[in-house]
Amino acid sequence: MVDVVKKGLLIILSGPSGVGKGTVRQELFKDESLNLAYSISMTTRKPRPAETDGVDYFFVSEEEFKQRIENNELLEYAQFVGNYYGTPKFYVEKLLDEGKNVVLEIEVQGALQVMARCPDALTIFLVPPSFEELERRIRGRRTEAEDVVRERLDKASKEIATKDEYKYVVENDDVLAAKEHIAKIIKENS
Ligand SMILES: Nc1nc2c(ncn2[C@@H]2O[C@H](COP(=O)(O)OP(=O)(O)O)[C@@H](O)[C@H]2O)c(=O)[nH]1
Ligand SMILES: Nc1ncnc2c1ncn2[C@@H]1O[C@H](COP(=O)(O)OP(=O)(O)O)[C@@H](O)[C@H]1O
Repeated sequence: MVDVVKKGLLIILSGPSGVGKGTVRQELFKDESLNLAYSISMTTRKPRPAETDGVDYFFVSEEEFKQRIENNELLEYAQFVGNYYGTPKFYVEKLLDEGKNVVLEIEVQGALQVMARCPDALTIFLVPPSFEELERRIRGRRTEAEDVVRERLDKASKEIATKDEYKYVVENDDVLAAKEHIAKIIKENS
């Protein structure tokens, strides 16, 4: 008998900068029953002190990024507050074929591109309990200069306005509650 592996789910996790996508994702990945794999994005942003190339992102020059676009190697890409971000296609396809549920943690413009190409994708938008709390979180992280924080907050209101394009909207008030909510959604759709 031939072993046919059921293709995994493509999961898009979006939400404004600082809402807690990375934090909630780390909790989700502790739950092995969810069978998750993370799609490592490519970016022209400079690495933060705690970030590692090939783990958090593939950090590349603008020239290299444009070459990847040219070669049609990206599933989607977008510019976000002065930098390029994109999803390498090859690993996503390979992981889905292996039956993994693949998580793309991406911003709204890229998410809309994936929704158009993959209508079956499970799309989740994380919202903060309030805009004031979002501001507290993004500033509290201390990873961006003040002008970049302002640009990201300005972008955040526009991004939150698109939340109804997503199949699910989840509030990240408490990290573990948000993790549980998303885990339930993934299980219902697996
Ligand atoms: N379109 C797209 N957006 C991405 C990708 N990777 C990350 N992003 C998004 O780009 C935005 C900025 O990311 P980053 O500079 O790491 O800031 P952070 O998400 O606030 O830690 C966030 O909304 C990310 O989810 C990608 O491959 N494609
Ligand atoms: N539910 C929460 N309550 C309080 N602080 C949170 C919560 N979720 C995340 N944070 C904090 O907010 C900041 C931004 O979270 P992060 O995961 O980096 O966001 P994102 O990946 O969406 O940019 C971090 O300092 C993180 O510890």
